[in-house]
Parts: sequence; structure tokens; C-alpha cells
Amino acid sequence: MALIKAALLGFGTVGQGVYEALKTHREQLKAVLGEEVVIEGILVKDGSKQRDVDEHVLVTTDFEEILQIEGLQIVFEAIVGEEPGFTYLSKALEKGCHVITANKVMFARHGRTLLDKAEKLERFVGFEATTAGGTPIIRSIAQLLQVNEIHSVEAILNGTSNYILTNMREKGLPFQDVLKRAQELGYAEADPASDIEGHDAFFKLMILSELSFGETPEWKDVERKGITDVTSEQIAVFKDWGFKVKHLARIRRDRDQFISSVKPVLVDAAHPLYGVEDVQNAIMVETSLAGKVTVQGAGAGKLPTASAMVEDLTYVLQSNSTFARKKKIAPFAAGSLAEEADRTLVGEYAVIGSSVGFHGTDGVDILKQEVKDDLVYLLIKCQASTAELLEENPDLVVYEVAGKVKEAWVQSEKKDLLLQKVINL
Ligand SMILES: NC(=O)C1=CN([C@@H]2O[C@H](COP(=O)(O)OP(=O)(O)OC[C@H]3O[C@@H](n4cnc5c(N)ncnc54)[C@H](OP(=O)(O)O)[C@@H]3O)[C@@H](O)[C@H]2O)C=CC1
Ligand SMILES: N[C@@H](CC=O)C(=O)O
Repeated sequence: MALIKAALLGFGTVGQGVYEALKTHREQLKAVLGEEVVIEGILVKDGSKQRDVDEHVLVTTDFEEILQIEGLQIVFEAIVGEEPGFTYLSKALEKGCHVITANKVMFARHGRTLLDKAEKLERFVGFEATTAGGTPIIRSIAQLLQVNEIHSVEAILNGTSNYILTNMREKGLPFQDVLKRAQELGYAEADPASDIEGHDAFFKLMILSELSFGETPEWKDVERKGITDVTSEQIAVFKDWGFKVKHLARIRRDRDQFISSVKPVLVDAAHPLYGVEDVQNAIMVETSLAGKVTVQGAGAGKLPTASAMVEDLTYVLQSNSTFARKKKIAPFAAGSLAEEADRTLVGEYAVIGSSVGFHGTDGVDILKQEVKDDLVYLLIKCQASTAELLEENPDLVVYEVAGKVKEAWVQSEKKDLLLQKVINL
């Protein structure tokens, strides 16, 4: 039987997962492809580590040796950072290989260049594993929603953050302990700051934006916040109020502008992502014809991520084509928002401030309140004047209630003095 020769760049959590999946699912792959897939070479950084691989496999720290493998058809990439991943995959395409990557940092920055190169060379770039681990969102958008216009994407995109928030809430575990567990389970990035500070979810959102809209917002314009400031006390108060803290990545195109953010928000039981727990990710896509489509699955980990890469492999070898991509197209509703700079968001927010000098709640639309450890927790319905006040006080802890906030014109120049008094600004 003919062999399909492949190489692996990286042999950490994901690389080992791919190696294992190709072995445990050898028969299934043979049945689908009619040929056996064999890893011939593995690129690593540290050549001195022992690797548990078959004797015939070349393990090297020199990428040129990988490229010289005779008859190499597929390169799986699961290393870390923009470089050298981008250079390696560019060279692999030029050499005539199809490439399949899990590296979202690299792909968010260079995906378009790689896809263009692949198209010219009639090769394939698989990137299902870059976004939401084993959850099949990339091909759902690229292949199953080609005609639909996508209006918005709302998602939980970082498995580590969702795992931490779930375990803090449900088991009362401290942040650092759960993070350590997420690292042991292979969910976290090599530098977990990328997970807990929201960078990882940001990169994934940019990949989804490029795929859904054919473009991304200016990266600097996307509000990005991680979960490092979310405390056990906040989680407990919000739980009593019926909310969960979820780290949501959201993007919506409104005429010629994007509105996007990656940050912790409050969700109530009516929200579609309320039940997405632990390492699970979910992506809700709002479309012009199909309505709301939600895909959920394991967002991180060895085998779910390997699953995405191996499924990419079967796709390329069966169809021998690249993913369909949305071209940058004019959105349905014409008009510019440039002149609408005076808009703000109004609706429900949880606000936390010092309770010292707490004066009561007269005249402010306060839905819930609680004083705990010298802090006052307020659930407020925010008017335009209050929204301005919140925006101008970055030290104040503010959580948006997902689905309960909408845009409004800023008409009042006056600050809401009552709220100012209540939260002692
Ligand atoms: N973990 C997960 O659940 C998921 C991870 N990803 C992405 O997949 C990629 C790999 O993640 P993961 O397996 O968790 O990471 P690990 O840290 O577990 O493994 C990284 C691997 O890459 C190798 N490596 C790093 N830098 C280089 C380099 N410059 N040249 C050659 N090899 C290098 C390392 O070599 P050595 O062994 O010698 O140190 C190691 O084998 C990342 O881009 C990550 O963002 C995507 C989806 C899910
Ligand atoms: N560190 C990432 C891994 C998958 O992309 C996460 O936790 O989601």
C-alpha cells in the first residue's frame, strides 16, 4: 500500500496528540484515504530530550532535514509563536507540501499570506486547530456558511480561562491552583499569560473575523481584557445573583465598522453560552439566512486539538482544495458610522466600588446591591449619563451583562451625580 509521508513540527501536547491519533486511528484513516499516513520526521527545539517515537522517525532540531525527507506531502505545525512557524510553513508550501497548523499566534498574523501562497501553489493550509481546539468552527463557517452573510460572532474561545472560571465558581478553588491544573492537563499555552490576559482569545477572534468578514478590525481598536482581575468574591456575589462570569470574545460588523471586544462579562441563564463549562468552547454565529448557529466542543487539550488537525488532513487529501474564503465585501446596510462618534452603550452593568461613604440608592436605577468586605456591588440599569461616568473611571470594576446592553446616543453632558455618590467615586 502507498504511504502518505508527513512531518510534525513540535512534539509537545499537540504534536504528541497528532502522533498518537494517527496511530490509534490508523485503520480509520486507511479506510477513508485508501493509504497509510506515516510520520517520517519530527522537529523539536531541544534535541537532548528523549522522545517516545518509532525507530524509523527522524527527530531533529534542523528544519532543513525535515524538508529533505523524500516524498514529504504533509507538514503538521504545532510549535509556539509567530516565528519560526511562519517561515517554516512558507518553505513547506514552496516545497510542494500541504500544511496544517494549530499555531494561532502565527496564523492570526500571517494566515492571509499563507493562504494566498497556498492558492498560487495549489496547496492547502488547514487551520481548524487554531481556533477552539477540537470544535469544528472553521470549516463550519468556510464551507457550510458560504452564501450566508455573517453579522456577528459571540464566543468562548479560551479553554483555560473557561476552565479556571468554572472551577473557581463551582468548587471554590483559588485561581492559581486551577491555572496550575490547566497547565498539567495541557490546556494552557507555553506562556499562560496569553490565556489569562486574553491574547489567545483575541488571536482566535481575529482568525474568525478574517474568515467571516474577509477582514479584521484594527487590532489596537479591539478591547482586550483577560480574567486576572476576576476574584473569587466577585464570582460568589454574581453567582448569588444568578450570573456566571464568562470570558467572551465578540465581534459584530455594523455598516462600515466593527464593534469587538474580548473580556469577562456576566451571563444569565437565558444566554446561549451560560451552560458552556470547563474546557469547553462555543461559538455562536449570527447569519443572514440560517439565523443563529452555535458550535460547541473541547477548546483545548491533546486529542481534541489533534482531532482538528487529522480531520484537516482527510479533507485536503480527499478534496485537494483549499478552504473557501469570504472576500472582503460591502456589508448589506450602507452608510457610515463616522459621524456617530457620540454613541455609547447603555443597559445593565455590575459595578463594584468602595462602600466607604455609601449613601444609598435614591434616584439611580439599581436592580441589586450588596456590601461585602468594604465593597459595594451594584447591578444597575445604566443611562447614557451613567455610561459616560463608567467609561471615565477606569479604576472602577465594571462588568457588562451580556445581551442586556445596547447602543445609545450620548445626549446628556451631565454626569449622573447620584451614581457618583453611591459608589463614592
Ligand atoms: N495545547 C492546546 O490545547 C492547544 C495548543 N494550540 C497551539 O499549538 C501549538 C503547540 O502547543 P502545545 O503543544 O500546547 O505546546 P508545547 O509547549 O506543549 O509544545 C511545543 C513544541 O514545540 C517545540 N518548539 C517550540 N519552539 C520551537 C522551535 N523554535 N523550533 C522547533 N520546535 C519548537 C517544542 O520543542 P521541545 O519539545 O524541544 O521543547 C515542543 O515540542 C501552539 O502554537 C499552541 O498555541 C492550539 C490548540 C490547542
Ligand atoms: N491555551 C488554549 C489552547 C487552545 O487553543 C486554550 O486554553 O484555549
